[in-house]
Amino acid sequence: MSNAMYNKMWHQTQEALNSLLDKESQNMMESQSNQVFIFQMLATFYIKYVQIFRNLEDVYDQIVHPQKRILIRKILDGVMGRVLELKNEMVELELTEFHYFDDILQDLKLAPQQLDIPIPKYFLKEKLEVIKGREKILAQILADTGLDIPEKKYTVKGIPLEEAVKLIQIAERARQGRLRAMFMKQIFLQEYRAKQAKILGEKVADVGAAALQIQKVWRGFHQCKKTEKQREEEMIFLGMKPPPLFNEVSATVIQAEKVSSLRNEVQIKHEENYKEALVTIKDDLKLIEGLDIKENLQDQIRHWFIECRNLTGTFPEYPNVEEGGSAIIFSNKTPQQVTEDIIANQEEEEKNKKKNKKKATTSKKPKKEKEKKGTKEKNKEEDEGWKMSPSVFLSMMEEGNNVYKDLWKNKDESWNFPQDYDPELIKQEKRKELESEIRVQVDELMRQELKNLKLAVDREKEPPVKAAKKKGGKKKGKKGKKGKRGKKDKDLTADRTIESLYKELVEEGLLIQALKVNLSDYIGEYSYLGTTLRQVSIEPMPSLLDVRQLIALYGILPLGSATVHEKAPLVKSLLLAGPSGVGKKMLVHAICTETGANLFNLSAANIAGKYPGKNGLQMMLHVVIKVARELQPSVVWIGDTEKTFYKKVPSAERMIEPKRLKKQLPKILRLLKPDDRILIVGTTQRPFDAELQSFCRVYQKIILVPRPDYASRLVLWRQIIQRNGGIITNALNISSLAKVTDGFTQGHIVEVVQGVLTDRRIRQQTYKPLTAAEFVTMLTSMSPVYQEEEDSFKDWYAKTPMGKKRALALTGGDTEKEKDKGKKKEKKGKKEKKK
Ligand SMILES: Nc1ncnc2c1ncn2[C@@H]1O[C@H](COP(=O)(O)OP(=O)(O)OP(=O)(O)O)[C@@H](O)[C@H]1O
Repeated sequence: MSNAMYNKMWHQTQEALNSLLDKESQNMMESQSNQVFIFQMLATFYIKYVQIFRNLEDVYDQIVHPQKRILIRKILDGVMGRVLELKNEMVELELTEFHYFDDILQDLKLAPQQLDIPIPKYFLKEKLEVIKGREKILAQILADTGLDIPEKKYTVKGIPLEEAVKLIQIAERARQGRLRAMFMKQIFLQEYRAKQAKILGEKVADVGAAALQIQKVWRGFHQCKKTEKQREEEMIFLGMKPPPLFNEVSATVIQAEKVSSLRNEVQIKHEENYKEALVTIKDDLKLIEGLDIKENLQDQIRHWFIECRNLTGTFPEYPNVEEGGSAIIFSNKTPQQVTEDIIANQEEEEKNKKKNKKKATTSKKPKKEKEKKGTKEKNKEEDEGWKMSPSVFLSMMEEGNNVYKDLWKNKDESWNFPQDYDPELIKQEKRKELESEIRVQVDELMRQELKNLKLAVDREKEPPVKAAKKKGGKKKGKKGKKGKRGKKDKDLTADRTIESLYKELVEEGLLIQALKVNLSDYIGEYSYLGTTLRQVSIEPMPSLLDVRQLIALYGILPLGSATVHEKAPLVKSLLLAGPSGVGKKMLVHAICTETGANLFNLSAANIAGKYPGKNGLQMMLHVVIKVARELQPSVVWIGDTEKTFYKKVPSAERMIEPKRLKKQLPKILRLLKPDDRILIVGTTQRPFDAELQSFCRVYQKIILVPRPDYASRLVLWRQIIQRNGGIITNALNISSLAKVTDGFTQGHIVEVVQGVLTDRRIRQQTYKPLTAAEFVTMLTSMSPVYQEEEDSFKDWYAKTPMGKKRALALTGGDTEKEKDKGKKKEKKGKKEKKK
């Protein structure tokens, strides 16, 4: 697409964002009490923000104007954060991680695909070189240590010469045998035909009857083909089958891809030009306008000296550096206002000092009062109903939106066809920068001038230098703080470089190479009946794509964007629980691939015997967290994490000390700050074996990964067969296959498909199409996930804090609340009557 198209898209998206921000600001004020209404409102906002997010992501990826990109990036981060905030609100309201929007989607005329959370391409693009470099180093270390030997399916074994000769002989004899058999067959057929000719030769050949026979066969065959074709066309016409070139990538799409990669090149070029221009334009401005600015400033300040003296009889005090120098005087204020301000400030400071003293003497009382106030406020909130919690990202988006309206909305860009940087905007920005730089120099000069003036005119002595004292005092304070901090986080490896620690972790097998899988490779289908089922009080099973969305929201977006991680509701740890083969590990690898994160493996089996002892363990965790923090984003994966929290360690596993990490994990979580982009992900097949309390304390978010439902199995079978080289024909009834494989997981499906589709079978497909029976035969030896197992996961989840809360809300909680409300209303009514 063209520059004009992307610009148009941006303007449209900004319009949509603008109206959404207006609605949000209205809603912030109102309080609501109807839960259904609140959820509908939140969900609508969420869906609309996701649409804006999708468009902005596209625009940011393709627009080539460097200054527009800076603004779009800011808004994009804001929108991402807001989406996360709204999700958090919905979770707190509904007490479940999964939400279904099918009814709202219908109202908004959107397809479920439009709810997919996009993964901004800038996550990887901006760090491409760093990631590649790191991958190279990792591969090098693995090669040096011999840890990189890939798992080979078929190991090649050498065989003795005699055996090899025998094998070749067997193959050669078989070939000769086949040839001989073919000759014999031909001879036999020749003889047979000759015999037949002899028998028939006696009869008189009826040419007419023969022609009729041939015609009959040909017409039958011809009509058969024709009917088949007509049936196919009818199916396509009815929409029961896709048209023949439906799955083919069209030439236009290929062309579009080429254009977008070209645009990326232009983007990089414009970015470089812009960075150069920032330096050159500033230098030019300094040369051309620097002197003028300096003289203007000096004149202004001199004028202020004289005005002040004329009005007050004395020369003013020059604002010191910390206050901002002369800049504060000329922020649209008259000199008198400034002096009044200074006097007012001094008075306020004195008042504050007095107040603080009073507070210090009566420090015990306010605590209780505060507590009381707190409870009162809570009660008030409950009475008033639900209100949207304050947002960090709204102001960020509004700021961006205002800049858009002021600068870009009505900007005439007819001169800027290639969409390169706008020098005028840089000049405006740099002029301000230059002015503040020059102002510092001018302030120095003018301070001296004022001193001289005071000496000459008022014959004043030099005032004591306050600033210097203040500075000294502050510095001391800061030093004290730093000292304390230093003591707290002792660096056990201060003498070592990050590179050496990185190498050590790779050699120990704690830092591993993430598999290259994208989140989009996690196949599944949407759940189309979520809301309908909930309306009839049936809790729907989440679909695979719901899980995928949660991974994008909780794992990928915060890890990819530093701003989002810092300000959005923080998720430090994530638990993926589900039966074997539902793709838990795949999701962990996908998080790493999409964000370019390092992957640390702290599974109980992997750390067994490494860094022994208490000190060793501390050292290991210190090194892991240090490297993870320095080379962020990072994912710390704990596979089979229930082992770390075993209620009772099985005797067979006692040797590997599975519970080593148990006490350390909460400590690590406490150490992680919002600016550390580190995510702890645990995966488990048997969460019920773990001690619930400590388990749930460590894992902030718990995601149950379900086995695939019918719709998901249908797409899984189709896509996995195609990915492995299979061709889907009418002979392969995928629907029945999906139906009879209820209970089997993705892992089973992958295994079966890979087992059936050998190289030989793939080659045979042209004359022997695939059938469902082939796959089913292989499945018979595998055991599916039984209903009981699935129920045990559900039961376990109901015992987690979130599950408990939801159960309470669904059964007793709601009715109790309503009763309370009813009572309150009655009381109110009585009071009013009395009045
Ligand atoms: N939604 C999916 N789409 C495509 N492939 C999938 C999907 N889910 C899982 N797979 C594939 O299934 C196989 C098993 O997945 P994985 O090992 O991640 O499961 P797991 O839940 O971690 O299993 P376990 O609990 O036994 O360790 C992998 O080859 C993975 O690529």
